[in-house]
Amino acid sequence: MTSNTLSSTSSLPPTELLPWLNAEGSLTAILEERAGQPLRVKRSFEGYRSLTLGQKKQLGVRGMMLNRPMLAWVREVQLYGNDDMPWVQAQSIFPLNSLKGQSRRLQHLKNTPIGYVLFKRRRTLPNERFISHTSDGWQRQTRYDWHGRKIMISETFLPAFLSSDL
Ligand SMILES: C=C(O[C@@H]1C=C(C(=O)O)C=C[C@H]1O)C(=O)O
Repeated sequence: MTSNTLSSTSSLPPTELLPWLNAEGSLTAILEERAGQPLRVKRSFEGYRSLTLGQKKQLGVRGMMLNRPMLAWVREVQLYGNDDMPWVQAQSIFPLNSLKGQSRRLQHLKNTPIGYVLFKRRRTLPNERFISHTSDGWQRQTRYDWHGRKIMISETFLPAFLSSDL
């Protein structure tokens, strides 16, 4: 169901973060459980963007398609638990072919967490996960297979999350 890859970093994630980096299913659900209240979503960007070569590769694009421009719907948010500093910085990439039919509502979520839609009917989804350390914090990048389409969701755990009592 899931294969986790840890980037070749010399440092390992803090032990208390491992269950969060490796959690299956909706991150929204377990963040809300930890916060004891609904997650607050603050959008910093939402719209169409042309994917970089790296993003296309992460989505599993291969061959000639890699050299062609590829448009996707991108959403960038900060997720707040129960204090005034954001806990998670997230970017979600939906290639246009994943936004057909019912999935089009993913472009009109406003401040509803994606997890409410993605995991509405299924507790977990097939996925492949990459964990790495970035300048903003430890990040998990998950390529979900959702109704046979690939979507990419990156979540970075920010310092305020680490200083909350995990
Ligand atoms: C993908 C999920 O949704 C969460 C909510 C997001 C949003 O609303 O933009 C983005 C990333 C996730 O942390 C989830 O709950 O696992």
